[in-house]
Amino acid sequence: MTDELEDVYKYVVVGGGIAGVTCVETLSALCPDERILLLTSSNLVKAVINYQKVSKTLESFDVQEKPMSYIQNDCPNVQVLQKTIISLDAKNHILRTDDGCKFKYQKLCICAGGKPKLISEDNAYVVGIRDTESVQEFQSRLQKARRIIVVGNGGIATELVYEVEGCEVLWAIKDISISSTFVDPGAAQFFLPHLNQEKSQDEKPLKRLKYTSDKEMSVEFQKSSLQTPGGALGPDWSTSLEMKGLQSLCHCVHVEYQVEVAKLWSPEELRNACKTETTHTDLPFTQHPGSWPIYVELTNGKIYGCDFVVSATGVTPNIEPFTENNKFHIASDGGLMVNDKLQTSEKDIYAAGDVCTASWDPAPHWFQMRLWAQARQMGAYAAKSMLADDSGDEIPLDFCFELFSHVTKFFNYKVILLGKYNAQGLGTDHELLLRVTKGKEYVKAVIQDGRLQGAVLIGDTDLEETFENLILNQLDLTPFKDHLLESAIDVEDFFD
Ligand SMILES: Cc1cc2nc3c(=O)[nH]c(=O)nc-3n(C[C@H](O)[C@H](O)[C@H](O)COP(=O)(O)OP(=O)(O)OC[C@H]3O[C@@H](n4cnc5c(N)ncnc54)[C@H](O)[C@@H]3O)c2cc1C
Ligand SMILES: NC(=O)C1=CN([C@@H]2O[C@H](COP(=O)(O)OP(=O)(O)OC[C@H]3O[C@@H](n4cnc5c(N)ncnc54)[C@H](OP(=O)(O)O)[C@@H]3O)[C@@H](O)[C@H]2O)C=CC1
Repeated sequence: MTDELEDVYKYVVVGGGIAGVTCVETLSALCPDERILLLTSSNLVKAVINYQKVSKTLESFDVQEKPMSYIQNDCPNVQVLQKTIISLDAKNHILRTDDGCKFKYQKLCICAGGKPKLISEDNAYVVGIRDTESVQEFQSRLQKARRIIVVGNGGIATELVYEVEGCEVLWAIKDISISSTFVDPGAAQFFLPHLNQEKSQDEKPLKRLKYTSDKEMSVEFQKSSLQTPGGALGPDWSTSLEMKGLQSLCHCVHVEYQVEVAKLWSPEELRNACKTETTHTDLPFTQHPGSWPIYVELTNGKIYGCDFVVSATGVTPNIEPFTENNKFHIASDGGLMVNDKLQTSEKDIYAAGDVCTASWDPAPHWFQMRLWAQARQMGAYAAKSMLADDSGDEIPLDFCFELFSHVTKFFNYKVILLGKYNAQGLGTDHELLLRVTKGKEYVKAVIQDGRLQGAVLIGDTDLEETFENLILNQLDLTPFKDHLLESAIDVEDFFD
């Protein structure tokens, strides 16, 4: 152990996830002669591969975990060290690590990501999913499971209930429809038939652990990940993994709508309280009364037993190591507040990705969601902003913050979300235009004052570029509105 000051760096970035890696790569490209340090808990870092710009704001890419040497090979002025930060002295610009080292920075960017926000932190039968280690833990528990309960109605829950096979799944959601973080009740209705449907052969890709690229790395990773938090998983994590339970059934999902978890019971507690498990003769579930290690009481009074609970209930930003004795402004969602330069309230400290909360007055069609693309965009923009501050240049807010856009896959459908896709913040005086072809596509346009404010595009609609342009240029659609979604019409013809 040493308490010596290790070294002084011009730029220090904390976190080997997509935000941190993009930040150091951008810094290195823009100032190849400066000393840059990346500190990260995990011994693997996230790399963006197969990057494709789908349109002005939509981007798609794959993510791979790579050894730290990958960055040093590509960016020779970046040093990468596997260290966990335990404290920050913002006044004196010093970071302390768990092995007693100290690092002095001129400018710091915190990209420490987040961790699952669990419904219970101290129950061994409640698991969260974040990194490769947690997903491995989930897989190994699932192999021995007959029934699981998934709580939450966002990205992880939506992907899990579709992928899990050989195990009964009870999906407990707060809302009136499934997948409400991403889609409206109409789109949920479109997805619903796929919940319990057996997948066709082309929906069953080769299942493998995609986040390690070779055998050697995989072993190295398993050792390290048991001790330290890794970066968040990302696109394709669920489709590339075997998620099979103990039973010989395909999909068996039952949704409990408009409920939360009222209480978690152990078998003894349940017995002592003279409560019993809900009998569910109307459900496809098999009965194993009294034989579960955990029981979940829902706010509708029903009690279900299961082998374990997956708490897919969102993300808490990883801010603890940085906040003690410092004066960061913290947002209500627990993130480090950043302005439109990604500066925190502490001098010379920036933040990007899941750890931060965008606290500037956003463009009308942009908002923050904790997603890969935003982590990448923020990492790159934070780097440019750090350099601009040094050179005294003014940089405009990056164009990517003009329009919210997300491309993903749910229930094996391509899903594209643009702008205020769920009419977020639009009040009641907006209208929705819909085009639905059962099993094929779902198109929703959100219109206010005759102008397109957002869209949900499910299936291969080929409308993304046109709709993106219509949101960005706010063209008055009043004359064409009634024909906007007619499938026989090429929307672009209106604007020629
Ligand atoms: C299961 C799952 C599936 C997802 N699927 C998608 C998807 O399909 N599409 C999508 O857009 N987004 C998806 N996301 C969200 C996306 O993965 C995140 O928004 C993104 O990865 C955040 O990147 P980040 O760099 O901010 O944080 P992270 O990836 O969490 O990286 C944080 C880094 O900081 C390090 N760190 C943390 N604390 C310390 C410390 N004290 N000292 C040093 N280092 C530290 C960690 O080791 C890690 O390397 C998914 C997330 C999860 C959990
Ligand atoms: N394909 C994709 O784009 C994917 C993206 N992700 C991202 O990964 C991160 C983690 O995913 P996930 O955990 O699903 O987070 P999300 O933020 O996507 O969803 C969390 C869900 O849990 C609900 N919730 C929160 N607290 C409770 C509670 N106490 N009881 C019941 N429900 C609750 C939320 O409801 P409410 O909003 O009403 O609070 C919301 O429906 C997110 O940033 C997500 O965007 C993950 C997987 C796939």
